[in-house]
Amino acid sequence: MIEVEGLTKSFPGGEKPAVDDVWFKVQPGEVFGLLGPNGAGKTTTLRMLCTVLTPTAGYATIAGFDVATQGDKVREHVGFLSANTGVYDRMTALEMVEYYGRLYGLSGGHLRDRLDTLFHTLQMDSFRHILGGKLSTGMKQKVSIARALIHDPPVLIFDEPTNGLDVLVQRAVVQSIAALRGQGKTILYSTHIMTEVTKLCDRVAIMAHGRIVACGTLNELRTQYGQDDLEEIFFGLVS
Ligand SMILES: Nc1ncnc2c1ncn2[C@@H]1O[C@H](COP(=O)(O)OP(=O)(O)OP(=O)(O)O)[C@@H](O)[C@H]1O
Repeated sequence: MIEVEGLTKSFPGGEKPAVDDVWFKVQPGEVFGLLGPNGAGKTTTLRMLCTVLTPTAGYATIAGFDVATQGDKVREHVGFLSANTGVYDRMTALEMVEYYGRLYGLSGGHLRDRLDTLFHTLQMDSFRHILGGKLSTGMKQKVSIARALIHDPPVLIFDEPTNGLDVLVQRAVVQSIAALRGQGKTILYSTHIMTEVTKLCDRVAIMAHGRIVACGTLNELRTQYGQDDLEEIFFGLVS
């Protein structure tokens, strides 16, 4: 579960907070979408939840652990994936995911089983032994997903994971995330691609200028704003 209460982040010299008093909860088995234009504060919110940034004010927990004071525990329980997560050129796909597994303390048969399961379910077996430098963008993104999942965390945070991917890989990524929801994972998903939101998200929060300006299921938002087209609702709220 993810719980966020009044989370705020100000950067030195910033006129207004980049994230300003944000509240939401995400339950196990739910995909919660964070939707907003460039600069809305999505990445800053996700970085605070992954312990990369320290909040200026407010409180957040991941699987019950406080992001400000229990960083190690939070990192054990969360998998984070961004659009530009790096893949090392000189390691094969398998070596790379295995390396991250070891960093998370996995070893022996347990690590091998996790690798086999992930490579199979993400359809990565055909490029297990190909060096990172020779992988396509889509293959690299699958390696990054496997890397975020290797320690089987209950909470997953995806920051625009399909950026730059062709429609086939984009579809495969969205399907993988839907399958993870089916396994009961708690998933926070930031994007500005509306079709992904309608396909994947159980609830969505629309962010603008650091604040949440609307939050609910897609049907709740449609009813509240008297508009069927989510894109129209989005433009009305953020422009
Ligand atoms: N390290 C930083 N130092 C100063 N300002 C920052 C820093 N990181 C982000 N910001 C500012 O915080 C605001 C929110 O940025 P953020 O990256 O969280 O937005 P976003 O919603 O993720 O946008 P995008 O869709 O472009 O990734 C922006 O005004 C940005 O310039």
